[in-house]
Amino acid sequence: LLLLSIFLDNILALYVHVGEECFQQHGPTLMFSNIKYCIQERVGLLCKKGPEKVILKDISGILKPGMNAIMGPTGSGKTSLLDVIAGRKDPAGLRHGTVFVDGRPVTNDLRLTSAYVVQDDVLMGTLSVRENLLFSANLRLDPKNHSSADKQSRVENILEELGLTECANTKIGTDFIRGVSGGERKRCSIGMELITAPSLLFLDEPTTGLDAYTANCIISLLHKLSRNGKTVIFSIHQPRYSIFEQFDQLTLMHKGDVVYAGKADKALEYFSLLDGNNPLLVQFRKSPQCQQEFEEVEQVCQAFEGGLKTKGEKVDYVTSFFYQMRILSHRAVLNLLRTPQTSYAQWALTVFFALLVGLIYYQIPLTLPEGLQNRSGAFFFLVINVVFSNLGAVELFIKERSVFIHENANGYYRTSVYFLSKIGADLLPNRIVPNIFFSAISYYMMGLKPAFLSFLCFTLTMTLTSIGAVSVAFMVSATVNSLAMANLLVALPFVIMMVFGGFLVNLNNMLSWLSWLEWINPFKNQNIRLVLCCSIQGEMFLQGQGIDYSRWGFWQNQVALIGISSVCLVVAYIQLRRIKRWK
Ligand SMILES: Nc1ncnc2c1ncn2[C@@H]1O[C@H](COP(=O)(O)OP(=O)(O)OP(=O)(O)O)[C@@H](O)[C@H]1O
Repeated sequence: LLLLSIFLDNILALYVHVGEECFQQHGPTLMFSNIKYCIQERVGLLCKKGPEKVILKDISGILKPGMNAIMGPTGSGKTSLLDVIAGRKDPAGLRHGTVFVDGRPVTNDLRLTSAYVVQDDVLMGTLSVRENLLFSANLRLDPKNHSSADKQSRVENILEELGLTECANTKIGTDFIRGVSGGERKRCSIGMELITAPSLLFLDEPTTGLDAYTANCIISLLHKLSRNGKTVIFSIHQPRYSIFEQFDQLTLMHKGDVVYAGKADKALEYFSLLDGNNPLLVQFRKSPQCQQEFEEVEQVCQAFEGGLKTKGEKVDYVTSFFYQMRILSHRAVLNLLRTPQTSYAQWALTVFFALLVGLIYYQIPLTLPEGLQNRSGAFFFLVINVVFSNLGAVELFIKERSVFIHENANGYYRTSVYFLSKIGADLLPNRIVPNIFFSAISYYMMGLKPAFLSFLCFTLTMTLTSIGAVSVAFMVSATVNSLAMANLLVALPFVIMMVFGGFLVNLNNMLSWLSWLEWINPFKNQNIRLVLCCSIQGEMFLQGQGIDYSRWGFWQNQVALIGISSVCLVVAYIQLRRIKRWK
């Protein structure tokens, strides 16, 4: 009897082993119940609210450990279903429905505890594959539980597991740098998510844009991961048979409905037995497998009835503000050093214009009236230069927008940390230091007041004017997502401010009701013209223009410039926070 029981045990174990296709470890089971998702259509030129479009129609299903493919024709709702169950879709459109993981309802916090690989890889192109993975490890693994060596070894393991060892030190690639191949990029994106060892992995069309061989490699990799304790759920468009063969479960969508859900290898048989006179959906709803699935989902729902709307525990960042600041500043500096083209251009422009203005107004004579006229013209030219040469700052938040949205939505770092690290890495090397050089070259070439204090006043004003202009550009950059739009929005106020800057229109005599503009206008830094006061005529000139050239008059203007910059930077930060993280 004993021998017989051992024999039966072995047979049973073998059966389970073969039946589950060598699962070494089981991932979680995900259920979704009665999901209805709508979008508000906008019509007409004024984008008035139109009718609601239902894109997921009361659908339920079970996604089991292994490879779960969501398929369907274009526009059928594959990506929407994936996004809703992964907690990535705007909850405003969710009319009702619940997602359960291992029988427990989950909220949008699932997005911080699961992994989601987006369709368009969002990686920092200037960093190598290894550096990108380390970035993810540094920000997403709790430093209290994971030492630096631990993070390093996790990165090395992932590199090996994903077959990325050979290209580990190759940069991902940017417009200027030729980087890794498409397949390596995709594997690196998957690796970024595997760092936290999540048991649930969502992927939006992981094979789109890849050749047949690479697509096969990616699916084989996912298959391998699914056998090691991960539930892999992905949307996919027209897979080849060799890819389809590797799916365990298939959910087939059509116009927002599920028309098949079950084992992938039974799908062909199921469809071949269908009655051609009845719609697919009706036949699926009547099928025993659908009934069984509904019952299973219903049981789980009933167990949590009443508690379905409970909010999950708030998931916080695993790293502190200052730690995130260190990691992000390091990346921002690396980025700057590895794409020096923009900085080179900024420096070249600075030196060129400093020399140009210096040569045009070289050692301005003190004779009247040309002395005053030339000085006045020189300051106008200087301010135009300082303001317009910083227009390039509008790309700051636009260029990396998708990377920021992805990383921030996935809980890598706080918005404030990203904002401060970007501003810091841009202001100092690209604005403040070049501006000091610009001021020094132009000031001494023009032969203005020799007193060093006057030069310091001049440099301070020029620098604050530059920061004021850059802050306006940052504010626009955080508000819009297209460079063309940003250029338009930033150039327009600058031109208007230039007109009312006190150089072209004397606001005291004409349009005095607009005199308040001076306090929100980076051009209105008449205090530079304090340097004009090289003689009694200079002071008279300023007096004639209604400019307060006292010490307080000078600081008043500096405070106004600091005010402009602060307000614009605060608005830029608020705008960054308001960027939609939902899909
Ligand atoms: N945020 C949104 N705003 C407007 N329409 C949306 C939005 N999200 C989804 N839709 C619409 O819902 C429908 C389903 O979109 P979804 O992206 O889920 O389809 P899909 O099956 O993944 O298609 P594809 O294979 O082409 O990516 C489409 O008609 C799409 O236009």
